[in-house]
Amino acid sequence: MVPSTMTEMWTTLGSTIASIMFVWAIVRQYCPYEVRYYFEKYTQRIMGVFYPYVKISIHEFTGDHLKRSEAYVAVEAYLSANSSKTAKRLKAEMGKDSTNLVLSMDEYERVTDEFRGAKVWWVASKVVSPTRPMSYYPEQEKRYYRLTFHKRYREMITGAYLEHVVKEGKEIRMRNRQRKLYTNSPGYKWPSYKQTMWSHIVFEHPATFETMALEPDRKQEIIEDLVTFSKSKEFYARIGKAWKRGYLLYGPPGTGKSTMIAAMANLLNYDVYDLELTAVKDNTELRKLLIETTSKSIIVIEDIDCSLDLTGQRKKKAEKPSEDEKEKMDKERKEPKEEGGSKVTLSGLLNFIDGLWSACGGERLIVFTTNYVEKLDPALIRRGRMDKHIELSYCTFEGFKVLAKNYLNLETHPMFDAVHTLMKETDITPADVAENLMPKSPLDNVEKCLSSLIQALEEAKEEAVKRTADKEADRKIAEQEETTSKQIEDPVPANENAAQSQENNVTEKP
Ligand SMILES: Nc1ncnc2c1ncn2[C@@H]1O[C@H](COP(=O)(O)OP(=O)(O)OP(=O)(O)O)[C@@H](O)[C@H]1O
Ligand SMILES: [Mg+2]
Repeated sequence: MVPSTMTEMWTTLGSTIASIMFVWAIVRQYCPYEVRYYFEKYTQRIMGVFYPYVKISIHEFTGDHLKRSEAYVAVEAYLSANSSKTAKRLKAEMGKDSTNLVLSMDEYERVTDEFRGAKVWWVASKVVSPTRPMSYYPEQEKRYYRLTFHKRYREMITGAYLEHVVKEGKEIRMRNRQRKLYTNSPGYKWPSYKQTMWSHIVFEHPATFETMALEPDRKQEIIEDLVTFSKSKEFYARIGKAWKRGYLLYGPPGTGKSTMIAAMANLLNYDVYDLELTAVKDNTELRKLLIETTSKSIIVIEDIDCSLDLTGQRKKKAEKPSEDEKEKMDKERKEPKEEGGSKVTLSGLLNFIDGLWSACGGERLIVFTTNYVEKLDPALIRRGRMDKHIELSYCTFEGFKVLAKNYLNLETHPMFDAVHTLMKETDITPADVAENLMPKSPLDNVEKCLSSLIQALEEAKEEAVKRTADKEADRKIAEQEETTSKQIEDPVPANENAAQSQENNVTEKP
């Protein structure tokens, strides 16, 4: 009997409340503001006593109405990823790269989520603020998400659950965001109102480590190094080091240094800042550029040896300037150089890498590339600044196999043996291999491309043989020239000298 009495009681209460609300909805339109205010205030208080659920609203815009609230944006991403499987009414919008539709829950749709055994409900909603009479502005829609949960889970939901939602939401946004390639344009004077010194385009380089011609174990080592770095936030915080890592990529032209940077960015889902040092006016501007970089990014300085005369500037400073240099310095002080030409110094760059760098939180990689590692100042590339030195060199047979798979979709072929033998005998860059494997017309088949590569390898081999022969000939000529010049200086051979002195000894005898 009790349950049925209870049920009846709840039903009666429910219908009474519903009736009151219905009557109220009609009456409220004609009520003065004060009556409405007090009625709603006290009914909500009474409801609060009996109602066991807690509600949290997350509004799209914060107080200033200018910027979307970070919490809202994170919740939106979290719910888009989690609700598309359960929600019944979804809205579809074009993704950022205009290639796919992104689904998210529609307005007034309700989805359920579960966290550590607790059930919560999310509703996407909005309030429409009415237009004021004579106002030019249209109706304003204020969107918000409302989270509802039982009050017994209050602590867990307001703490761990919301933290989990925001963290996952941010990660989803990071994954789905359109990555950018930033550059600092040379010779452009930035107006003071301009917000940033970097200009950007969408970063869409297709390179991956999978498509890179590199021995598998080296590739694996680099990937592991990068992934470990990206997951080491706590570790870096614990050891008191800024969460950054420097890579120096060096090797001959066309060995994949730039390609590897793109593969790194794609692996870690980072933005790329391509820093053109020669376009940076001075150390101050360099610092400003650094401060404007965002977390999860790779800052790249290509061909660091050519960027500026950074080699040995520190050494020069220590030395006493000569009279000529003093004069030049005085002149420069009196008549400062006109615009153009960068005044970034080696010490400015070193500060860029480690000094200020540590003040900028967040994960960042810095990558230098060079064709001539021996030209660089050791201070610039010492461990701690450039933590990992990676040499990219001529193509190996393993590397060739990756390129053959990429370009010709070929894992093995009888012609591979010839390539293998020739590759052991001569050097060829992956860029040259790639160029030869690329079909030049629709009629080019696998054999044509492989023969083209074999021919290129044979030519390279011949050239190398010729170069060695030329060098040997040059060496012999130099040797001969040295002997001749000695003979000119000292026309009498040594043994003849000895014989002469013996003869003299004999004649001098009494
Ligand atoms: N290791 C590699 N794996 C795959 N492709 C490569 C590799 N190296 C070079 N390539 C190909 O050669 C082209 C040139 O390579 P990349 O620009 O990366 O060379 P680089 O080492 O940066 O040369 P440079 O020193 O002249 O800047 C790339 O577009 C790519 O297609
Ligand atoms: Mg390059």
